[in-house]
Amino acid sequence: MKIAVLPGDGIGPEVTREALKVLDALALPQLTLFEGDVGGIAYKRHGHPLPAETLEMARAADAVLFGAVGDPECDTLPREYRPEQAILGLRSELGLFANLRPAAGFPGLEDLSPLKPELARGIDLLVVRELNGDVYFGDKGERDSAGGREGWDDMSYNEAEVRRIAHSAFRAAQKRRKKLTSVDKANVLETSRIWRETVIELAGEYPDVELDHMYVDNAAMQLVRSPGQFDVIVTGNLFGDILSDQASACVGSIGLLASASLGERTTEFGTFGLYEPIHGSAPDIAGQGKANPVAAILSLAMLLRHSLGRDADANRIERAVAASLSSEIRGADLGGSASTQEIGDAILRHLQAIA
Ligand SMILES: NC(=O)C1=CN([C@@H]2O[C@H](COP(=O)(O)OP(=O)(O)OC[C@H]3O[C@@H](n4cnc5c(N)ncnc54)[C@H](O)[C@@H]3O)[C@@H](O)[C@H]2O)C=CC1
Ligand SMILES: CC(C)CC(=O)C(=O)O
Ligand SMILES: [Mg+2]
Repeated sequence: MKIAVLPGDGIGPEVTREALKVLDALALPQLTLFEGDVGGIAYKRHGHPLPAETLEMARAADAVLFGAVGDPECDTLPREYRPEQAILGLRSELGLFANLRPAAGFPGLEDLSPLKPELARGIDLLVVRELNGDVYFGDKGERDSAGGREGWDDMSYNEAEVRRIAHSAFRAAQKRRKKLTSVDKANVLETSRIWRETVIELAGEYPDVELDHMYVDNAAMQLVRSPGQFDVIVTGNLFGDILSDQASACVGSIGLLASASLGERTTEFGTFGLYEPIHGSAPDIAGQGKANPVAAILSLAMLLRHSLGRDADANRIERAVAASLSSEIRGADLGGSASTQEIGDAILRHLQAIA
């Protein structure tokens, strides 16, 4: 079993270190780790945010454990050299079109959500975000206009792109509470009209799944008003990016939500994938031991489940995280004072206590 570890920038290495401690404690047989540079650190060391050797390392692995990219010192570089292009490049080069972002309330954290505790307790949803298309990957540029410099970005989805992500979402819903909400802006966007019509065409293949549609502005509102109504949400790259950060705040902190990015490639043990927290490199807290490593540790659990076929280990990690959170060892993002390392150590102790 080969895992490519790409810690990246800012808090990426800090939270990845804690995930690797957990992985080490599992003492998996025949596991080889490879570590590569990605993002701002890769630009500074190799002149490119996604060096060819990093991409090759990711391709050759069964799974990729990713931290985060983003470095304020690189913000003024031409776009192709900016750290964020590395994660976009990995997602598209590796064909990872389905980004699964589960958000569920943790017992004991209800009072830390900005929502009423009874609403926070009811959150158990999965955002299925399309990851290879939309406005992030369209042509873009700058041109002159009567109003001065004008930036433009093409937004598009074709039927094939919508069909493959919708299949992933319908199948995910079949394994959960069988309810799928497709989120778009079909009242004003052509992209969304094709999206909605394509999702509706596919619904006939999944008669056991209840499908509804919601405009993204309403979805953002419903997510804080009554999040318990959602089971699986399927949406495009941009809307999914935003709604999943919002869902994380409803649960308690962006430091809690993990993600799996999957495509069609299978490995000897499962589906090839890239696993990362939903948060970024958090330059405002980097280097201070304040980052919550839970999202990175839960991303490792998703990696074990989806790419390495190790469900029991994944369940064990998830139970250890839940136990640690309810034991009140929490970081600053959850009103506590535990450091990144102390949170990782607490999770390790719980892991060792779980058979
Ligand atoms: N997949 C990736 O690598 C992503 C990269 N980014 C990049 O990260 C950089 C920072 O972006 P932001 O918009 O500030 O988003 P961010 O997610 O890095 O941070 C947003 C806020 O949440 C806090 N936060 C994030 N993760 C946390 C954790 N684990 N524990 C405690 N608090 C945490 C941060 O301190 C900050 O106040 C940018 O360069 C951005 O482009 C942003 C999102 C995803
Ligand atoms: C570079 C961004 C598209 C990353 C991001 O915000 C995300 O994937 O959540
Ligand atoms: Mg994001």
